[in-house]
Amino acid sequence: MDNEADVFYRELPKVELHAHLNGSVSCHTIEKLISRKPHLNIEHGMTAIGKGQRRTLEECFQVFKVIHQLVDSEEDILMVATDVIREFAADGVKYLELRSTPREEKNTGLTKKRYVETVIKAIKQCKSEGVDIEVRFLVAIDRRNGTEVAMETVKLAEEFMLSTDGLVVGLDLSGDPTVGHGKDLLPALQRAKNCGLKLSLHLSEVPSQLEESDLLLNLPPDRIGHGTFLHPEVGGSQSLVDKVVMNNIPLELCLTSNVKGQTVPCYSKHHFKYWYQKGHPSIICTDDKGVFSTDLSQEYQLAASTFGLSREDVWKLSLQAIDCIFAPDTVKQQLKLKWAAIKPQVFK
Ligand SMILES: CC(C)=CCNc1ncnc2c1ncn2[C@@H]1O[C@H](COP(=O)(O)O)[C@@H](O)[C@H]1O
Ligand SMILES: [Zn+2]
Repeated sequence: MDNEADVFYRELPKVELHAHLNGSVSCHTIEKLISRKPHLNIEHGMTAIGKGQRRTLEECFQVFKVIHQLVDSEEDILMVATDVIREFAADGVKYLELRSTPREEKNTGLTKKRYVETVIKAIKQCKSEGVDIEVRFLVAIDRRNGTEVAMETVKLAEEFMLSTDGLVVGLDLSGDPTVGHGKDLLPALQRAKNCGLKLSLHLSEVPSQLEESDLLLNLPPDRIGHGTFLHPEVGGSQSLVDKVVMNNIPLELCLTSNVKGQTVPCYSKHHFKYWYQKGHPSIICTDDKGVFSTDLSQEYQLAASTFGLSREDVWKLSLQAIDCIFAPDTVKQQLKLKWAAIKPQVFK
């Protein structure tokens, strides 16, 4: 049975700004995918990292390859995206920015364009069904694929930004941080920025990326994913921190993801503490709720128990995330009204 604390975190209205579509697929949806493709011989243990388990970064990235085998058609993407949106809504998320890397699949005839169209279709379908959540989409660049693919992806994102009535709001840079260099992606990212796409970049997710982070911070991005190794205590530098602070760039922080992926040794050493204590915009996110077997309520609860946050602090944290969304001010205002209406129920 849920205890009173669990109920508080689930009923707390929340904003999710860092969620990779294929990393967010729940056990329930994975079961459905496995039964559609029994010949692949994929077992559930291959797609998620359970409680108390840890994996190397490399092993985590293998998990995405397995999920991609299961999700390779228009039909799969539609099911996965609608399920993920409904699950976030059921967890009390009122505004979600979903991100995903457009993929081409020769076997099923899936194209990158069709991929994005299908995610958009899922967003519209949930809206028309009255699911209580606002959803926007960030088109993702996988850094492993290099300069040309990055530029193509930006063009695709640009087209969709113009044709979807504001559903595509930005661009994500992700993928295995140990592969490739940000400098090769700068022209594409610069173009994206110039055409009005917002930028959320995975930055300093692993150590020794000082030069790359410095380069990418000059853009500057609109939000940072992880930023685990930016500050001097973990091998980053004061000048990187100064750039983040000066430009007031919010950080998307994913506690379970970083501990299970072993870039952070334990919850109490998570860099949430460093940035939160500074009063810098810090947003609690899930990253890959399916792969890391978590949800946003749990992540808020974990942050609160680890860092001694009061319920009022937690409320402020979720409210402050509204200012960091990529949708326009009108959406921010509507969300703030919603928060105000829900507050008495949460603090009953
Ligand atoms: C390995 C680990 C600790 C993961 C968490 N940190 C991550 N860092 C960088 N890129 C990621 C991460 N999690 C998901 N992604 C990206 O999201 C993709 C899966 O979602 P999608 O297919 O884009 O819909 C992955 O292939 C990868 O490109
Ligand atoms: Zn991520």
